[in-house]
Amino acid sequence: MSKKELKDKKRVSEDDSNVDTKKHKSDKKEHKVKKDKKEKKDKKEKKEKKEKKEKKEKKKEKESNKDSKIEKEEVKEEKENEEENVVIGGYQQSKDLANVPQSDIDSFYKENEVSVEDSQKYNLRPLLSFSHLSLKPEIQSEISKFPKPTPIQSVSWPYLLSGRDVIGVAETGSGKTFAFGVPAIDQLVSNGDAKRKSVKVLVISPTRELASQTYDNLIILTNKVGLECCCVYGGVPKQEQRNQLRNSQVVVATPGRLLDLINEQSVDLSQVQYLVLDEADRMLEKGFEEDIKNIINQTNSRDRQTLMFTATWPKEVRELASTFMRDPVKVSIGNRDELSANKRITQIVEVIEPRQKDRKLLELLRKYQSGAKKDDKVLIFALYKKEASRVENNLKYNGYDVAAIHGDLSQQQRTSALNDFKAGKSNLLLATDVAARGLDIPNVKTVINLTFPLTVEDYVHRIGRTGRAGQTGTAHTLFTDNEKHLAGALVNVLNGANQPVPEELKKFGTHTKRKEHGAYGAFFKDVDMSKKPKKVTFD
Ligand SMILES: Nc1ncnc2c1ncn2[C@@H]1O[C@H](COP(=O)(O)OP(=O)(O)OP(=O)(O)O)[C@@H](O)[C@H]1O
Repeated sequence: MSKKELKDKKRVSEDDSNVDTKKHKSDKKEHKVKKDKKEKKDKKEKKEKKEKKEKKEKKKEKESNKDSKIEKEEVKEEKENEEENVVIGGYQQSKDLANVPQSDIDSFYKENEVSVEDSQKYNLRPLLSFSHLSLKPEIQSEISKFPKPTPIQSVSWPYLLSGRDVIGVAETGSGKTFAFGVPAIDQLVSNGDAKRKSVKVLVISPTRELASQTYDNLIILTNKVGLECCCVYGGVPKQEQRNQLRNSQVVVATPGRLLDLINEQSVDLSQVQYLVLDEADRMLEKGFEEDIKNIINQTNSRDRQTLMFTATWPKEVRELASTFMRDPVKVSIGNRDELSANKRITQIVEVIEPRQKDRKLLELLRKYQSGAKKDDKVLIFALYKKEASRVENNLKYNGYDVAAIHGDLSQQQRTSALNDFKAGKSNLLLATDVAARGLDIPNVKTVINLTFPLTVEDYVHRIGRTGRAGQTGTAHTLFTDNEKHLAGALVNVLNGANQPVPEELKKFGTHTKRKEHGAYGAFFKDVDMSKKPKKVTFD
């Protein structure tokens, strides 16, 4: 081998070795990069996993801890991020509802004068059809007998199913019973432990008749899903109620009898998840306030969803209501911040002398119940049972077949009078304010207020016995000097419903005083005003 060849070989070999070294170096480097990358990736995955786990735990904790406002805010933010896939608590917005154009939602709000006050701004869309909600099939089939949800149902159901406390204010006869009843029972079934025999849903009603009617509505639903429902009110024996309470998950009750049964330890309310005050403003008035507090204290506030439904929501009760509720959503239909009546009711107000009442009543009955109208149902309101008894006798004397509901009658007489009137066996019913709220009597064409009630809220409820579920009706009111302190508030209600205001009524001025009645001044002197509504008028 020549020197040159040797040199070349050496160089090649050096080159090779250089290449090897370089290759080795580069392999090493590559390996290191790969290793680093893998480590980085592992680290990242680990971190992501940890974050995901933490987030999941946090979310779970947040959802279970309804007390914290900040955490609720965060749940709400997450809800917004999930955009169309709105899932909160037991509520999942359907795809169909998510696809409804916003303009349709806006028109719905506008047409129905919907207002939703929610400090947490959940902004849940109203259900425009029953198909926008997936309830238990048995419940869905029951309510699908109606063409679509009423506005209070449309707006309140998503909030109720998402677990929020709700104040629902909507006109008389607008389907509030199912507004609170359907989500209560549907959720009870979803929760899985519904079969356990303890009271889970408690509805409190101001009168025996209303409690009984609400029970009739709810038992249709509970029967379908295999739950037990019972009704507890005074004036009837207790033993059967005691037995039923032991087996019922859903209870409708009047406050007096319920407290009785609580005191003798026949009922345990510690498992109540869903508490409804129906006719909530009435339940929070002086006569009921203490009873309601005592009942609510028996429930466990942490696990309780609290609902208040009514057609009238006076400012006086709002503060007390808030002490029983947790950051409620207030849903109102039809501009209800001002006291307002159902606009499908024609309201006629006549100012007369008190002594003209009896003659005037006979005249009105001839007007509203003769000729083609002879079978029309007419409901007459008196103020107190003494007046009711006297008028009942007077009508009978004049040949009218009148049924009556007032506190001087036994519960059996009250029930049968109401049932006959509901069924159309009698078409004239005389009642005190015991029948003013909530009673859903088919086809009442006319309400006559023989004596004006103690408050204008009661007036709105009384006349609401007609014009229900989309129908029309007439309310004819006799107004005297004795009620002049309520004239201003009545004028506002008439104006609010575009009804004529008689000049004689305007003459009384616009001053409004609450809870007094000139015609019964002497009677009032003997009575403790704070207790009277409960003792005299209601259950
Ligand atoms: N979605 C619906 N569509 C049509 N009618 C309905 C619907 N839901 C309930 N109703 C009917 O409307 C009527 C009035 O309902 P409900 O008694 O619940 O009224 P309300 O709002 O509670 O009245 P009130 O303020 O006088 O207590 C009932 O006969 C009920 O069956």
